[in-house]
Amino acid sequence: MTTDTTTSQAPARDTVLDATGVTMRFGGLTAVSDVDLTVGGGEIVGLIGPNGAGKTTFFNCLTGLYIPTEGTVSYRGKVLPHRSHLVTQAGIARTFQNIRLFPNMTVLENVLVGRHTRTKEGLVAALLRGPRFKKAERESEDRAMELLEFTGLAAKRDHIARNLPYGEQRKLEIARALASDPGLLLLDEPTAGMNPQETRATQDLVFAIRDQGTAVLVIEHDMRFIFNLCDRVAVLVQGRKLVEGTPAVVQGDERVIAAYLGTPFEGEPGEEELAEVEAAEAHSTARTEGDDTA
Ligand SMILES: Nc1ncnc2c1ncn2[C@@H]1O[C@H](COP(=O)(O)OP(=O)(O)OP(=O)(O)O)[C@@H](O)[C@H]1O
Repeated sequence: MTTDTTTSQAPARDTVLDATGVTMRFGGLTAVSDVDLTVGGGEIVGLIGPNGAGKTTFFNCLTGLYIPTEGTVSYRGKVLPHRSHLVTQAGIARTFQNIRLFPNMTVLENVLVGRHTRTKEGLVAALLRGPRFKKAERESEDRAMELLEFTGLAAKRDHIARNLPYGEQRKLEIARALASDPGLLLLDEPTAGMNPQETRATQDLVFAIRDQGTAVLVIEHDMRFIFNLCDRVAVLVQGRKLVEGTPAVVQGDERVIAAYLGTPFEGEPGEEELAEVEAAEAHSTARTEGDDTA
């Protein structure tokens, strides 16, 4: 059983993801232990915890990369098969902690690869390149371009992926994942290695993805990002779910502070800091005015 569910919220009525009792053992090591998690339509849910807590392993159980030792994972009420391409087809897409683009393909080609689960044209049609195939190809390209516009990469459509700056490679991974038209997007450390502006842009992009109707489950170590972004946050520690709740509940939970957050999260500046800034500004204005009159 999970250690605490008192702070968790009731599952949303239109549950997109429902993971129940997910356990993953590697030999003698239990990486994930009896974890329940739901994601509702229109929700952004965060998954946080110390290094080695089992977050990525849990993602791998959700996406069919691993067959959980125990437990089930359902998407929109249907138990998912343990095959990653079937999970993608069902409606779950993901990005990886380490960027996994096709480095020598163009930006557009990378997105088109992500589109193939949604195209019905078979090998024969592709070889014959008949009108039906060409129409499907055009539609795929239109959709890929829409996604490049959406992620701000349209101007780079013909650039080779490996030549993009790091932040744009991460965006491209998201565009490629969105190409399968997922109902749920899983993001594994989307802001790792980003500067503050790139992190802010990623936050806006995730909100926009949610606003377009895709629910999001995100692993991240950047707590400011997580607490600004998420409707709900679950904390994994040593493979178990320790706490789940709103950002405010999780930030204030003594056990989370002890096991992971350490000192309380510093979000917006406090009253004292604001007063200091105002005093400094007043001081510098007074000096400037003094200079002007001198
Ligand atoms: N394929 C595997 N075989 C054996 N052990 C594994 C495997 N994958 C993960 N583990 C172990 O499972 C535990 C959980 O690892 P996992 O990568 O899921 O943690 P995490 O919370 O994602 O960590 P981080 O924040 O550092 O990415 C670790 O002890 C890890 O060494």
